[in-house]
Amino acid sequence: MKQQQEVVPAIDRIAVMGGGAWGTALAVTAIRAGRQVTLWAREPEVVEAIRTSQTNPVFLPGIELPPGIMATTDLGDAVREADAVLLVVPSQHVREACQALKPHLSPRLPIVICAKGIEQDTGLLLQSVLADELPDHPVAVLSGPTFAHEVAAGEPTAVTIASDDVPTAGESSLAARMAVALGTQTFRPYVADDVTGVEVGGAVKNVLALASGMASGLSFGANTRAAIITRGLDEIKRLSEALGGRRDTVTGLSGIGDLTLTCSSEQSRNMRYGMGLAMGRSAADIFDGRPVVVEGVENAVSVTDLARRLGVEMPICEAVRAVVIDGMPIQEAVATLLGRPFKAEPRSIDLLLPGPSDTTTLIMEDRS
Ligand SMILES: NC(=O)c1ccc[n+]([C@@H]2O[C@H](COP(=O)([O-])OP(=O)(O)OC[C@H]3O[C@@H](n4cnc5c(N)ncnc54)[C@H](O)[C@@H]3O)[C@@H](O)[C@H]2O)c1
Ligand SMILES: O=P(O)(O)OC[C@H](O)CO
Repeated sequence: MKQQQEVVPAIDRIAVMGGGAWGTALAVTAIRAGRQVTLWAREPEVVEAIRTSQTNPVFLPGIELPPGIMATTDLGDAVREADAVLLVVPSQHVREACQALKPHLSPRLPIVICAKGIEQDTGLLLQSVLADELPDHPVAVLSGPTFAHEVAAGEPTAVTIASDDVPTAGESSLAARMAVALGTQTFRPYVADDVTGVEVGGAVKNVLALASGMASGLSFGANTRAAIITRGLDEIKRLSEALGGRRDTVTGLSGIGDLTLTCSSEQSRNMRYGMGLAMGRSAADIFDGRPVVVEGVENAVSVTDLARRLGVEMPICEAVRAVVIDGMPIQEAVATLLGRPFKAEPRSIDLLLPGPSDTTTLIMEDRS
């Protein structure tokens, strides 16, 4: 009888750079998919806890990690044998992380960006940060609606993995190979090639989740949330298209999928932060003094700077920036947003709308 051979994907050994909530959840996912996993964390106590008690109480409390995750604070050790690196540090630290990785990488080792954001100082998407710092390495982006706790708990989740390399005869794209390496019965990757569209969705939804949180904190209900999600999606679409992203990517997991998730659940740190601000809580108080990544704050600047430069209108993101960066009272930001002239939907249709002098000024009811 012919013996069945186990098919080992070309990407078998995975290094995860970042021992936060998402890095740990992805390490768990890769182990479940049968990969060998080494996780690098900055914090020795995270490495110690993973090694000794198979937990990460600092960033992923309440989750028992499966056996097999090797953890280290030595980056060289983490990536030496790897077939691919998952880069899971906050977006504003991706450049620094690439610089730290560079001396340890073997030639053309694939890197998967798992952070969501746009670099503030440069306005660059993270794929461009990698092109600057690690130009010879193939890059993919993993994004979509994924709360780390739910992924680590094994709840069914779907993600997008995108890469724009052209598959050669006999070899699939990097995104497809990563999908095979990470996919399980409960973690289902969809493969894409619009890296820009996928990245823009992930970055902008962080800012829009702050808006949704603020609306909740003001006790606005489902109508307001639906308006933020729908009009926010239009902002994602406009920025994405201006950067060369594909129109239909916004309807996928990295667009409407992640936007809906993050704008609808208090599991989102961005949403919780926006809620807290609207309820008059201080930034330090919202997360009980813990250092928590709220990508939407820095991305409110990077997204709107980029949009202004490209001439793309993003009124909700601008309103969020006015609040979290310029200190505008939230009620005033809401009134400004709602006081704009009425618009057509979709924008491409030519409707005869009243001119600015006919526009009714909307008075916000004071709910403070
Ligand atoms: N938590 C989630 O549910 C989730 C899901 C999808 C994507 N993401 C994205 O993943 C990224 C990381 O988020 P997280 O949830 O893991 O954050 P986290 O707060 O749980 O952990 C952040 C991690 O980054 C590390 N870090 C911070 N600054 C660093 C630096 N300069 N160099 C190296 N490491 C550094 C910290 O030590 C920590 O391990 C963010 O871009 C986030 O948007 C998070
Ligand atoms: O907690 P947030 O707001 O950073 O969102 C986490 C993930 O990006 C959701 O997909």
